[in-house]
Amino acid sequence: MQASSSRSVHLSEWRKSCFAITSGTCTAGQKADAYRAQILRIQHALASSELSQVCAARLFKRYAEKYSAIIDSDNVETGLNNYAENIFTLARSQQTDSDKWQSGLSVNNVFKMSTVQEMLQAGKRFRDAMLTPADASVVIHKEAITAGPAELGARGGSAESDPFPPSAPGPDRPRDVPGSSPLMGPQSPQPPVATNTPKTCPTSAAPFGEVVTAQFHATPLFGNVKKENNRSPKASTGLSVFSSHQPFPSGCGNPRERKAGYVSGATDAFSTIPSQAFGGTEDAGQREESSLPTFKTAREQFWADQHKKCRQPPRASGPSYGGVKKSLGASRSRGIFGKFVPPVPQHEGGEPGGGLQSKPDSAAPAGPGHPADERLKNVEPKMIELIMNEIVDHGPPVTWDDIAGVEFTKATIKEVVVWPMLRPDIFTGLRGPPKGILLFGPPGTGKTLIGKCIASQSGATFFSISASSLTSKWVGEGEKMVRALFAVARSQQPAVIFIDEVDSLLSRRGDSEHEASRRMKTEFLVQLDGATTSPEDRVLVVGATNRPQEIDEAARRRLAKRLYIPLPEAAARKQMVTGLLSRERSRLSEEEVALVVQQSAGFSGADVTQLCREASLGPIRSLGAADIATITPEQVPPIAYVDFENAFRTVRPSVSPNDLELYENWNRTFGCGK
Ligand SMILES: Nc1ncnc2c1ncn2[C@@H]1O[C@H](COP(=O)(O)OP(=O)(O)OP(=O)(O)O)[C@@H](O)[C@H]1O
Repeated sequence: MQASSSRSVHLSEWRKSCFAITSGTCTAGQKADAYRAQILRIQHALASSELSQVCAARLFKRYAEKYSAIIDSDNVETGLNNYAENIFTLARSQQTDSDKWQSGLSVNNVFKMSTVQEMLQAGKRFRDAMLTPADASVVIHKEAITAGPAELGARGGSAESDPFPPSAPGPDRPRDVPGSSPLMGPQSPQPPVATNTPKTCPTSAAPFGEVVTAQFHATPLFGNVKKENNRSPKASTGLSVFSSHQPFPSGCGNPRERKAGYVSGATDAFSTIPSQAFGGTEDAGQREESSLPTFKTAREQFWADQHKKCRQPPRASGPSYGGVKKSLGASRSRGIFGKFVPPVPQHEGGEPGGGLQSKPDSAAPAGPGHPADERLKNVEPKMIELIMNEIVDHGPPVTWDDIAGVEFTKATIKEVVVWPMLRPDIFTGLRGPPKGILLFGPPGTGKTLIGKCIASQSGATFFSISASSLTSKWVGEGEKMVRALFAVARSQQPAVIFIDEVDSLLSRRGDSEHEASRRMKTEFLVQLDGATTSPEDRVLVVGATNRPQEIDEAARRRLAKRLYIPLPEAAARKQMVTGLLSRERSRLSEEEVALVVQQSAGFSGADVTQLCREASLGPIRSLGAADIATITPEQVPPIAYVDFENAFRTVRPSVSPNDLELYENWNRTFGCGK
């Protein structure tokens, strides 16, 4: 009870210290500074044993996820690409002379910055969205509050092992600054402003006694908790985290020593902390520490994971195009500003399809922070992440049998695209696959389905994007996005880039055309041409359109295989109707199914699906509201022919005969079908 109330008090304090990363009024630099400030605060709290190690690690992770945009920015001014390094540097030092830390910020000055103050203020408005109670807890050692330095020595925070004994003040010894600890000053009503002299290590309290979870009334972080002993860094349990020899080596030694300490010991300061480091601290969360994931930035994780995957044996090239299944097509509903999802699974063997697919052609990485693949080295990590999250489709695999009809098209695609992707060694030279194909025809005839099927059956990563989103969603960034898309696809080959509504990207160029859109189109044609690719690259562009006549001749030429996807014929409609009904209870006779097929002439595949959905609601509509509330699924009456009769009254074909004629004319002129 007491613990939970302490926790919530503490949580609310942390929330107060949140800052408004989403604020439109703050510059990227301000956000980066505020982020650094926040990290300093956690560091200091950890070093002072005011925050448990588990809690701190969680906060770091949470903040890293939340503020990944600034962490992973390449901008040296505002980005925190070296964040992982800096965080460990900070863990060792509150000074600014580290060669790892370029910002010049320290706990001594960061809270004085007006931008930080502004951000902290702004953060109050966002506090509710920041942390869940599970994210924060605080452990304060009773001795931290009551014990003096003498008692500490007697209890095991022994004076001998203290590298900074009170009796031997020196340049490297942290000074006592009673009442003015930047983070713990009891009388600090404002964000703490350090008065420490340079070379001051974070102060701490006794570690080895009974631990109580106490209320945390800091304003904004560590106020109101009276700590009488804040002089011995050794005494802090948290300090031993950073080195087995020195509790705070880099903060109190010279930068070179700190660097050495970093290299040798800081691979993951937080996940490798021995539990003894926490002395008598019995925070339940600390027992979980061994299972804590190593903290890495999204970018580091990305390359580390790439590295692991590249070591996997290449996928066997089976003779059957159906041999390799890949997860495709999960919802792409997450917006750009949706919850951060790392581009790769956080853990080894993480979610399937949750990140970059294992590809035999992925180049070996150069190491964390360096692009694994030369092809990606000029691509912004942000864009890679966006592409992997928004454009790569991780839905269920689609088989050829899932696509009713279009037999000729399916056979052509297998021959021209799928087999060459599976057996690039055989399909070389003249037999090599085209760089792009065009699927055209009325809406709802299965073009997207075919695109997914190609990717599934060739074991390719499926990148699915609508051209209109390229032109609208990434206004001004379209050209860059196209380049990034192809680069990521090449790094993930074999890959299929499916571009829906390709006409809006490749329509004829006109005088009134916007410069950005013209540049994007040119970039697309360059990429499609393979100017930047090698002949061995297995990246196929599948364009889909309902308006093939609007496509630029230059683009038309590059989409060498142009396949007409017509309205489904009777046999295809029958396959669809029986397939859909087989998943429900129905009692249509063969003759009744034939009638449905006959009456649905002129329907697209999507129309047929809609017809069946509508018919399936018939039995439900025949029930009263009371019945719906109580009956079991088995008691729902089966779908009958009468339900289709009713459905035909509301579902009409979506394609007009005039439109059909246009497609057929275009097919006769430019199509590659029979
Ligand atoms: N040939 C088909 N076989 C099976 N289902 C089909 C077929 N054609 C369409 N469908 C159904 O219609 C839905 C829509 O199909 P799809 O999105 O592939 O059409 P599309 O041609 O890409 O449409 P649009 O041009 O409007 O993007 C599919 O999810 C599927 O349920």
